[in-house]
Amino acid sequence: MVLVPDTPEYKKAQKQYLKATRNRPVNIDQDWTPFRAAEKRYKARFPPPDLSGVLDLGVLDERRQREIAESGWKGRSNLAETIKLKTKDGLDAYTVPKIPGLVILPNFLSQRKQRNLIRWSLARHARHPNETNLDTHYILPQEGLWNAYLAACEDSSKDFDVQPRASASASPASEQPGPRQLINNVPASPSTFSVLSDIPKLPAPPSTTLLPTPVSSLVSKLRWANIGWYYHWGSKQYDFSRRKVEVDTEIRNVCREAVGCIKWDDVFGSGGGEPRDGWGDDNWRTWDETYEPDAGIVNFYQEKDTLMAHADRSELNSTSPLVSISLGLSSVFLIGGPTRDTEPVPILLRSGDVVIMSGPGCRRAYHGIPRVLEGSMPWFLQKSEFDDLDVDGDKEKAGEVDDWASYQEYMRTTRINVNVRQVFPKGFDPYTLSQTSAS
Ligand SMILES: O=C(O)CCC(=O)C(=O)O
Ligand SMILES: [Fe+2]
Repeated sequence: MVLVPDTPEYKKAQKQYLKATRNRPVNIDQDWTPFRAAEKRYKARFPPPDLSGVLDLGVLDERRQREIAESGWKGRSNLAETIKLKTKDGLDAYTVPKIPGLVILPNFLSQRKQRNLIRWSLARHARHPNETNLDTHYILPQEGLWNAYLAACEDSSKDFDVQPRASASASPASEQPGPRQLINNVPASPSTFSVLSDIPKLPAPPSTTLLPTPVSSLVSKLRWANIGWYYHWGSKQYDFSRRKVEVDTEIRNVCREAVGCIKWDDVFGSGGGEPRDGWGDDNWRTWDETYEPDAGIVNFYQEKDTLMAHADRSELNSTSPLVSISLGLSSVFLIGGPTRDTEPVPILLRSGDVVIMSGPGCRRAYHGIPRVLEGSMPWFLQKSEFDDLDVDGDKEKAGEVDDWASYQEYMRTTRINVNVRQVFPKGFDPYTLSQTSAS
């Protein structure tokens, strides 16, 4: 919830702020890039950030008035930098001319679909064989951490300690001595593919200082779960020596639906000419046949988590749509240009919004999440809003209501982002390619 002046919460935040900034140099911000300055602005806890410069397309939608009023966070829709389009099904989509290839689909997912995708992210996806941030350090339960947690919620005697991978007495032999190496992330492309594939991708060493931890405490430490091709965080490259996990049809279908409903000529076309610089052979005109998601990540943000400015450039295909789905708490999303020197556009993303990043002007633009907006879980993720439904005879509704209390409690402080990419052109098999080029 937004801090209200003269309340004890406000005064506490003010005190903390004054303490934290007491010794700050006066010109601390003079060397910040425009992207860094924007991150600082929206990240600030005190005073709460002013969202009047944040593009908020949700406010244009009558159906969202309740969730917006209840959350207290609101930007502006009339920042003159958007163009409204219609999708093939007549839904509203928006582009931002400053960032060609960026498409925003506010409220693209129904409330039911959002709940299903939250379930999918936690119960079906964040588990073996998909890697999560916790797998490096813990031996996670076979049924998946979240499913073990649901069992523990129902019967607290089922909560158990998850064992760390390395025991506290193990010698940290695999850890490299000395300072952490800076990773130079070479942008992937067909011409750098072989070199990047050959870089050794050692597994990250498990921490040797962790203690056995109950399932119920570990759930809030979940930060990401891999989709499709395995991403190697140490080298910031995909590890093609590991067979990819097929992208689940549930998420593949949502992404294909989002990309398939856009009239791409309205986004990129300019009088039927040929695509200009930056486009590969594969351009928007063929996406109906060539778009095929094969990698990605599900991000789990807790209220104070941020995602620093970065460009996603590990995919060989630098123009194919990246589909980004927001669920749970709202957030401020910043997206700029090819370096941090471009002033980013701040966009308020709410549960159910979908963003597509595509084309040479957007797919590799710097972006990040400086702020998750606390207290913004929409009403329709509350069990009380749908457990008075007549569930008799409707198995789907009954299933939805059953254990939702645990989802609701988790989502009250969580934003989930499902971020799906296309590494290779459709049908391309890196194994066949390396065999062909080696012979
Ligand atoms: O959380 C988001 O909306 C963006 C996530 C993102 O940029 C990423 O996973 O690369
Ligand atoms: Fe990203």
